[in-house]
Amino acid sequence: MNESTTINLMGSNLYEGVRGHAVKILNRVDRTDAYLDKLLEIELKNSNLSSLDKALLFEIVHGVMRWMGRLDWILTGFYKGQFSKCVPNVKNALRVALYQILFLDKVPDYAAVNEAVEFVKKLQGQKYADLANALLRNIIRNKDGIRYPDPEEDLVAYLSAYYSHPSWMVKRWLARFGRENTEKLLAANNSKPVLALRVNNLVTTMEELKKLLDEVELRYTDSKLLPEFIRLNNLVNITDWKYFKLGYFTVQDESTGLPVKLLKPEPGMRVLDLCAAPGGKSAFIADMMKNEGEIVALDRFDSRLKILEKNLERLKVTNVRTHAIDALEYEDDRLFDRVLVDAPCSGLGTLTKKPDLKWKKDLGDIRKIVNIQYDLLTKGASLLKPGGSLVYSTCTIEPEENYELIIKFLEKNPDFQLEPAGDLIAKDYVDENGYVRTLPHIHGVDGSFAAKITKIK
Ligand SMILES: C[S@@+](CC[C@H](N)C(=O)[O-])C[C@H]1O[C@@H](n2cnc3c(N)ncnc32)[C@H](O)[C@@H]1O
Repeated sequence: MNESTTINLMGSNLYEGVRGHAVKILNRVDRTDAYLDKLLEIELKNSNLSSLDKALLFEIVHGVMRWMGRLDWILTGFYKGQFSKCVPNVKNALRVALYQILFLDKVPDYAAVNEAVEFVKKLQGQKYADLANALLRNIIRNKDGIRYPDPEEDLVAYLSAYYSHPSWMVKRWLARFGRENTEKLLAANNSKPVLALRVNNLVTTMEELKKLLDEVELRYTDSKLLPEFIRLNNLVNITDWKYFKLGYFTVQDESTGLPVKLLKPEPGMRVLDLCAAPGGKSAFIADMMKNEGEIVALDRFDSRLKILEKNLERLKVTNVRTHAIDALEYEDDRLFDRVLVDAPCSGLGTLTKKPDLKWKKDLGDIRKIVNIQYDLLTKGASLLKPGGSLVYSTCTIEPEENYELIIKFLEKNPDFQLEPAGDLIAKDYVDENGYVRTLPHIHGVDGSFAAKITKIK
């Protein structure tokens, strides 16, 4: 065995058990550009944890990310020295332990502390273990008297710490929504995500899907947004179910169905999906087209298109042609009846599912992505037939990435006009200007936006 294998083996042994894996993932979220979902997926694939432990690992890493602002506020208050400068292993072990103490009833406080202390001792030695032990026990003793910034003195600091969001986000939402609605939005972002399914009418019907769910006693509720969707009442590992593998349904947020309904693709049409992977919307478009006509699905990443192809195969979609290409470089001799530009975006509407985005994104990211979004919109519009329609959609609630961009486009392109969404989408999800928009605290789904424009001539 050479030296590097020894170190490697030691490395993998050190991060044992659910908490060990959790700290390893959180260290990587801190240190790299990688997103939580991807890191968790890799870790789960390479671990031999039981399914119960995998569920606990999922819960802990998402919980720590969701509540990191509040956890760090408390740890900073109790830590002697600068908590932000603490060794990553210790910092994340403390976050994991405190999350369990404050938010998980099923783990007794003493167990959370002991696990963290043993772990820190193994990785960083006795001195840090003693520190972790004293700190966590002190917090437990004072758990009911934790003080947050005074909202009368500094509302942004209070909301940031209490609701665990970065202050730049809180500031811009306060200016837009006011205090009451901002608090509701922050609280909604911190809630656990809803698990929603879209029935695949290419394979089955909603009636049959409900019957199958009844047979395995999975409870569900009808979607308020769209008849093709239902919500499961509990978070379960539904992708292991036989009928998922048979393509009876997809797992996707209800808000993702709205842009497709707005696009109104019909059998026999030619449709361009400019930013298609992993294919949630392409599959719904194919379903509405009854697999008749053609969908051209582009994505700049071949690896993501492979996932789309696998998804579409499972769903028995047969009318999609894929191209791995930067959409800005795509050319076609024939124009399209419909174009969907489901643009890459900051994703700030999806914080229930992706809490790490809160800490990974900043204002600069929004400013940067707006130019790409505008170019993609312009490219999509150039490939549209006269009389054809384009839907531009995102999963963010930020105006620069949404309606501001549409207004700018329409000002510069008089051959296009806005089609108000009210004829196709229920009025609860359409704003006063005819845009589709959902907000987590109002509609109970991801925040999203969609606008439809038509080429007049
Ligand atoms: C919001 S996601 C699309 C989600 C997809 N429409 C669905 O419903 O599953 C945005 C996608 O755009 C792709 N993308 C980003 N820039 C692109 C570009 N210049 N050309 C083509 N695809 C791009 C990303 O790789 C990503 O897969």
